[in-house]
Amino acid sequence: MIEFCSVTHAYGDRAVLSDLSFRLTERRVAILGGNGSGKSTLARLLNGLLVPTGGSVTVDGLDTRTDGRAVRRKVGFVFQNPDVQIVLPTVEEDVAFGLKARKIPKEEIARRVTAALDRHGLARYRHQPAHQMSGGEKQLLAIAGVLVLEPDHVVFDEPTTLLDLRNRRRVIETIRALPQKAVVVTHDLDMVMDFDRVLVLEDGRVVADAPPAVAVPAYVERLS
Ligand SMILES: Nc1ncnc2c1ncn2[C@@H]1O[C@H](COP(=O)(O)OP(=O)(O)OP(=O)(O)O)[C@@H](O)[C@H]1O
Repeated sequence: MIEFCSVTHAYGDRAVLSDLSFRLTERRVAILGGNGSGKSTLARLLNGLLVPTGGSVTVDGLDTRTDGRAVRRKVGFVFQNPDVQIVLPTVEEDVAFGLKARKIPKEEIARRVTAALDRHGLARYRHQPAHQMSGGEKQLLAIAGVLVLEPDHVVFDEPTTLLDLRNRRRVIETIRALPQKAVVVTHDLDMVMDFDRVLVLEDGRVVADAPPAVAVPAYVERLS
């Protein structure tokens, strides 16, 4: 369970999240909100990439301020821009990177990398340079690199923005089938309709917190 307790966040003297308190216990949670409403900031607080300037964030009882490393192992994070996540020259090496860092035996790394590349439709790119892939292919690679580590929770920051229809569907199916809990920041309203819970942010505050059938129309209404 991820818990926000009176969380505020400011960049310098600019407050972007104000007094957020909630517990995320559901399998699929979406974060909606307009540009600049604080969604990415909230997402980064979920796995300790950022620590709150006020209040606390805990993941399965671990405080992101004091147990950041353990939290980052528990919570995988798929960035909006895959270029910040892709670190090694070839696709295969990139997917293997996190597993190597965890000192997993070679044979198991090979097995898990093969399975991840197959699952995400990347097998034919295995030995290719990652930087030559298209934006959408890189997005899939970044997702594969996070999921291969089998984190307990996964945070996705706008996972479908770069994707064509086919790959958007692939990512939606991947998220749907994940055994772990997922929190997804998105502008893709169709994707969230079968989620368990939707939080809507406006100016750094939660203005709706409900199942999608209630929260999505409320969000659309607020936009118009
Ligand atoms: N590192 C930073 N330093 C200063 N201000 C920042 C920083 N990161 C974000 N901000 C500001 O904080 C506010 C919230 O940004 P955030 O990226 O969390 O919003 P968002 O809802 O994810 O937006 P979008 O939908 O456009 O991606 C914005 O006004 C942004 O300019």
